[in-house]
Amino acid sequence: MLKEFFKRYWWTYLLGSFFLIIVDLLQLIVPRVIGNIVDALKVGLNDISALKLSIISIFMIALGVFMARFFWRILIMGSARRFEYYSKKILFEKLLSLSPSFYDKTRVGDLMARFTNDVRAVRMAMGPAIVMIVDAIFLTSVTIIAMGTMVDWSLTWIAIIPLPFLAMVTSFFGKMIHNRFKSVQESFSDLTDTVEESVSGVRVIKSYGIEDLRYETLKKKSQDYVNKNMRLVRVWGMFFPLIQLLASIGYIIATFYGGRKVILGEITLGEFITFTAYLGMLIWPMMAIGWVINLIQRGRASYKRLLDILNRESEVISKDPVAAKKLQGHVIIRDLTYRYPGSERVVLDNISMEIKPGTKVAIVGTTGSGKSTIAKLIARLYQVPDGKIFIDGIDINKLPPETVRENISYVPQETFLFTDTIKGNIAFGIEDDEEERIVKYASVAAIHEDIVQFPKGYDTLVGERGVTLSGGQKQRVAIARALIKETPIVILDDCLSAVDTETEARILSSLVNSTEKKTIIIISHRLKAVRDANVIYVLHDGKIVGHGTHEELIESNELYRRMYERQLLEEKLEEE
Ligand SMILES: Nc1ncnc2c1ncn2[C@@H]1O[C@H](COP(=O)(O)OP(=O)(O)OP(=O)(O)O)[C@@H](O)[C@H]1O
Repeated sequence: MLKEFFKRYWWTYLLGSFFLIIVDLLQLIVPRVIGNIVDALKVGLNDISALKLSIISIFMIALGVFMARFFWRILIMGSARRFEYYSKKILFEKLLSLSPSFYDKTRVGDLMARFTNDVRAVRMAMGPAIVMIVDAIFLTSVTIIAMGTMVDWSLTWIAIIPLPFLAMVTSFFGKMIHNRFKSVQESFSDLTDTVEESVSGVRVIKSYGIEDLRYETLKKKSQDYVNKNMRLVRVWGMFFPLIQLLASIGYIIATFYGGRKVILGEITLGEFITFTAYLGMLIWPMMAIGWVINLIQRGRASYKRLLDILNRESEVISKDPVAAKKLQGHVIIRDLTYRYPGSERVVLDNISMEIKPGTKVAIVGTTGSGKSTIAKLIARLYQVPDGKIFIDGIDINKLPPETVRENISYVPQETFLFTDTIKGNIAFGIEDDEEERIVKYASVAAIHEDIVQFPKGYDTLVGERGVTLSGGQKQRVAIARALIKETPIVILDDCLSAVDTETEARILSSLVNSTEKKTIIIISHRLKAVRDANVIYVLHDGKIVGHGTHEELIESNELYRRMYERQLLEEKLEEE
């Protein structure tokens, strides 16, 4: 990633460093001009125009410094910001390309930390650290040379003795400040998490009457945040006075030996003043050496963490992909035994099924029996071994991702809507947002009537800043979003659980009747809603324990009959 970036933007660093060096050189002139004025005044300067000339030259230098500073900042810091954008972009592209198994194993918080803290650490190493390196190397050497050649070498060597200690102290404190700052940040996010959780879970807190307990937790976390901040304030409090102390030792030495040399007539007063000004100019590059060590170390560690994500490969790969095409929707699963990546547990045990194009197939069974896993594998969210799942006779491993996306609509168990209008959420999977098509599929998903009841209709905002949809409404919006893609295969993974049985059955029958023949795979806990499916597969503990029509299964399958009777009984009890 860095290589490609530098290949494109190396010139900004080169030009930026050039301006930085100009600033450093121009800054060196001012103490010299002042020193000359002092010497001239001392010997009785009576020409005011010479003084004016010196003042004009100082002003011109300041103007030059102003411009050169502006340019290096834009060039170097600007490139570091550009890197931030570039790295976040490719990181995000990578995240979109990775398969669900990656997300099964990665915490969202960890990814967010890489997006924020790690990218920032690398940016710091590519912006401020570069400036510090240039300053540390160039400003230090030219200032020391200027001190030695323009004033006196022996005085220079003595006066700079305390300066390396400045770099050591800065490096030491820099590390300490970083560690303490990190723990302040952790404490802060812990505190905000608690506040956020308490606010969003306020109803649960109140219903359990645990307000006092929550208050105590919050008080403890606030106190911890204050304590950690105090630890940070203490190091900052020590750091700058210590730097000043070390710097003033340099001044004491310079004043003692320099003053002596002025008295003995070895250097002039003006040279002495120039010398002390140069000494002051060395403090910053010395501190820069200390900081830069930490910045580079942190940048390197963070860069490794970014590469760790960028070097991941999606676990779902298409070998010798066939050309993308429109599928009919004939799904065959042959002797499929499946374990999730990194897990030893057999989730599907020797499964075989055939789903003919244009039919409605239901998968039912006990919880955790592997129903959703079958849906996810057909939708190619996880990699399966070769020769196990075929669509239209093509091994699913040969189907390119775009063919899968264009031919399969998968509605997962958990509904997720974006902070957008209802219209935007439904039209999400398609390029255009034709009003008519949106209304058509909202009607199929039995959500149109609900939407027109809202004051802003389809333009109603969903999410925190908009209306709160009920669980069932959210599910139906998600179904409309999947249907609008008009794919030959639709997989509904128990995505109607928050809708009543009648509405579920209505949605399913309007889906069957709505458009051209689709292959519909539906996973449901409610057997009544899928009674009319062409084939129903019954799963238990990863195995298919029966299949057939509803009537056939009632006759022949013990598990299915028991599940169905229990549901009828529950329904009856609810009615009473
Ligand atoms: N990403 C995953 N990694 C590892 N194991 C998983 C993963 N997802 C599901 N499982 C395991 O696979 C088994 C089958 O899960 P699956 O979600 O397919 O069941 P299900 O029949 O759909 O259940 P339910 O009806 O409760 O939704 C479960 O034991 C579950 O713990």
